[in-house]
Amino acid sequence: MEAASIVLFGATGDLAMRKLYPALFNLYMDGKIPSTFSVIGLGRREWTDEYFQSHIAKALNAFSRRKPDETLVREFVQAFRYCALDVNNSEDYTRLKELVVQREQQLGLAGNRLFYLSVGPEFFATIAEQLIQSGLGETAGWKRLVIEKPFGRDLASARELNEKLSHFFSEEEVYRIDHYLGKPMVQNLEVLEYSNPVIHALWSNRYIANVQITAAETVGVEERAGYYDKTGAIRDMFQNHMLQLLMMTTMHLPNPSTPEEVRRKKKSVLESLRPLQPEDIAAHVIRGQYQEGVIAGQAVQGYLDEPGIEPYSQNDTFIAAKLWIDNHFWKGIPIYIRTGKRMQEKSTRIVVQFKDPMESYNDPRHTTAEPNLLVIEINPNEGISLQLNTKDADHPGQFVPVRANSMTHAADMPEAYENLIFDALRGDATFFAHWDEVELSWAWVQPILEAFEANALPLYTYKSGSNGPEAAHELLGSDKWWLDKEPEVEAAGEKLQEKLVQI
Ligand SMILES: NC(=O)C1=CN([C@@H]2O[C@H](COP(=O)(O)OP(=O)(O)OC[C@H]3O[C@@H](n4cnc5c(N)ncnc54)[C@H](OP(=O)(O)O)[C@@H]3O)[C@@H](O)[C@H]2O)C=CC1
Ligand SMILES: O=C1O[C@H](COP(=O)(O)O)[C@@H](O)[C@H](O)[C@H]1O
Repeated sequence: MEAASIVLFGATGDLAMRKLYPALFNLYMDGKIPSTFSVIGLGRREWTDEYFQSHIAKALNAFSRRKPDETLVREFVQAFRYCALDVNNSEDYTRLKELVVQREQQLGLAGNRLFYLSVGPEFFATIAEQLIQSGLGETAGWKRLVIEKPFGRDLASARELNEKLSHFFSEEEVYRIDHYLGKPMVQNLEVLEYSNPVIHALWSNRYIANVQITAAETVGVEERAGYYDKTGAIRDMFQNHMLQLLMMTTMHLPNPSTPEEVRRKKKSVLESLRPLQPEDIAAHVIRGQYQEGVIAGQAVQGYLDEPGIEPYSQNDTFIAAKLWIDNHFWKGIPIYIRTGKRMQEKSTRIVVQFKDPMESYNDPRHTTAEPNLLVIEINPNEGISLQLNTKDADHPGQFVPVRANSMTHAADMPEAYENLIFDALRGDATFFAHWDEVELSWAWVQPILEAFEANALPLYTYKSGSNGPEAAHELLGSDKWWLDKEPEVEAAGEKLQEKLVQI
């Protein structure tokens, strides 16, 4: 990998502290970034280099997935310098340029520059423009712009932002982070399909009955009320992470494939996604908002009682949708997607339900088979399991499901940001969100945003600690969401009843 300078906007912020410094440190420990590198951190706060370096050391102690070795940390932070800068002030960019060039000369770097924008999206266009006008974009090496989500808040604003950025950086130079694409198991999906003939052969509507993609969280809105109450689950999770998971699961790639091929195939999935007409939305989309409840034995408050939330907020903290991909591979197969906060457990997973085994096993005595399920666990654990049927030794003529499992604890794997920063430094854009995908995703959700804004859909409530509103289960008709655990309150209630019977 070529040595580079990282110019980090938002270096004093939360994301940098919790994710970016630990990711860089882990890459450093694994020898995945060159031993000579430069990071220049930016923010309005008047920090010294020493203060900045001690801030990073503290962040590593608090948030690194591996216990940091003190000597390595001391070595690592030597690469960091701080420069106070207001994104709107052009003179600050002149000082920044001097520092970048000075560090490049000191360290013998060839002028490759990665500009990482870990700041609010309202600053993206201004920063891109200032980088070019200040001459920071003119360099003997490459230049790349890494930007965080959200990329717009609807189709029109995303297009406007992209138009502005495109004056200063080409599409090949823009790396839009969607951290779900950095998760090891998501990066593994492509390999899983084409390196396993067993899966590859079954990966279509011929054998699959439905695909279910879930991202359930137990956390609530936390300290992000100001952002979340204007964003909701649809913009925060669905338009980006969930549709990316859908594309990654359903695209069919040739082997081997290029980043360009991945991009083309993902785009083609979204182009085949059946658009929702306003009159169809209610039958395909369920929105919900959490009420008080119990999670991990703790009582938690409802969304409307969270600090900073508007008292009559109609914001969605849950969304479930039924989608159809009208292409040769997936026509006729429903894809179910749901995501929500304050749900029963933290689980991001993909479940592929195969067609009814009785269709192929035509013996009327055998009536009890469960469907085959391929389960891909993404977070917090990573793993793959396959549910198969075997003969039930105790009940002649019946089947029992068995699971073949492989599980890894996610803490042992590289974090999403490690993978993504590594790829951005190498110039591999495979696991970044390309403009085509972002635009098509916004285009698909736009009628739903409008229906939400017009209050044209019911807003169902659900208890914290549950699996979402009942309507999200009804959405599936005769299908069901697989692997949901019993809500705690009900489970506790059931136990109580059992006890009473025994007494
Ligand atoms: N935190 C998270 O978990 C996630 C965050 N994101 C995205 O990452 C980005 C950063 O988020 P986060 O770190 O949480 O935000 P914070 O509010 O914690 O940090 C914002 C950063 O922006 C800097 N900043 C604000 N205004 C200016 C300005 N006028 N000039 C220069 N710097 C400025 C602040 O520095 P200072 O105060 O010193 O000026 C600070 O470093 C956002 O786009 C967010 O949506 C995405 C996914 C998850
Ligand atoms: O982007 C976001 O993702 C997190 C969930 O990420 P995960 O890696 O823990 O699954 C979510 O909590 C947050 O609201 C959203 O902005």
